[in-house]
Amino acid sequence: MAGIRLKDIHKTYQVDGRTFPVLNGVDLEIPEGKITVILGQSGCGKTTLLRLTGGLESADSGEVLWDGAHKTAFVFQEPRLMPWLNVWNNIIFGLKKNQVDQEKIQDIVSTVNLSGFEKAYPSQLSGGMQQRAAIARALAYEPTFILMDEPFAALDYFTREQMQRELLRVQQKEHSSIMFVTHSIDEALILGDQIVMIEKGLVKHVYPVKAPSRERNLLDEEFIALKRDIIENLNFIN
Ligand SMILES: Nc1ncnc2c1ncn2[C@@H]1O[C@H](COP(=O)(O)OP(=O)(O)OP(=O)(O)O)[C@@H](O)[C@H]1O
Repeated sequence: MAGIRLKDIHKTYQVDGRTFPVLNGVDLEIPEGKITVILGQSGCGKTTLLRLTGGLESADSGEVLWDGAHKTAFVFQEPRLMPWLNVWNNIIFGLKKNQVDQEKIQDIVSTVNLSGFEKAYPSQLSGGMQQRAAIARALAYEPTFILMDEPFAALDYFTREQMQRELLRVQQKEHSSIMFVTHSIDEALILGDQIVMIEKGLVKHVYPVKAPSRERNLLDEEFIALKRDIIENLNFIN
């Protein structure tokens, strides 16, 4: 499998001299060219898993195995744009001067529907537009994997739906490999090629989703049944 393999990942945090186990032996395969959604309740360890996968943190034990050379880009809940740079300069911020291919960047700007806003500053953009600029910045870096940590959580319902559709369009165009953290079951069902349910620091279940993402209707029986299965499995009541 080309992609990422997580093997028996353990992670604890120390707070005030006390030890808190967060990940308790995570085994997972994350294929390339697909969207893997990490789903679970608040505090179950989703962000920690994403940060460990991307090398922002290290595990106490276990291995993160990448298939070949890799480049990762992150998109967080907040767009984290530089307020003093316009959209264009934010997008090319992480690139060396000789890496800036004007035509390619223009193409990315158009892919995320920001054509005409290249010279706008973050304060002149809506939340959704800012997040699109953050996605464009990630794409400009030409990553082998994009790691996204609840990137749409701060957006209103309508903008969030629109952003999900746009992300699918971008992913299909670029064949991007994405690890996407969310605690929204609907978002997982709309985006995921595989949905990984995390509970108590372990992979509780992996749901493959066969239906092509552009044809998904969450009101179809298949998705209602899958949602019910996920809800029952999540043990909300316990
Ligand atoms: N740097 C840290 N130091 C100490 N504890 C931490 C640290 N980062 C995370 N934790 C703890 O680890 C646990 C898992 O946190 P994590 O952010 O991975 O969960 P999550 O599933 O992403 O939650 P949410 O959906 O609320 O963002 C939490 O109990 C949190 O308090």
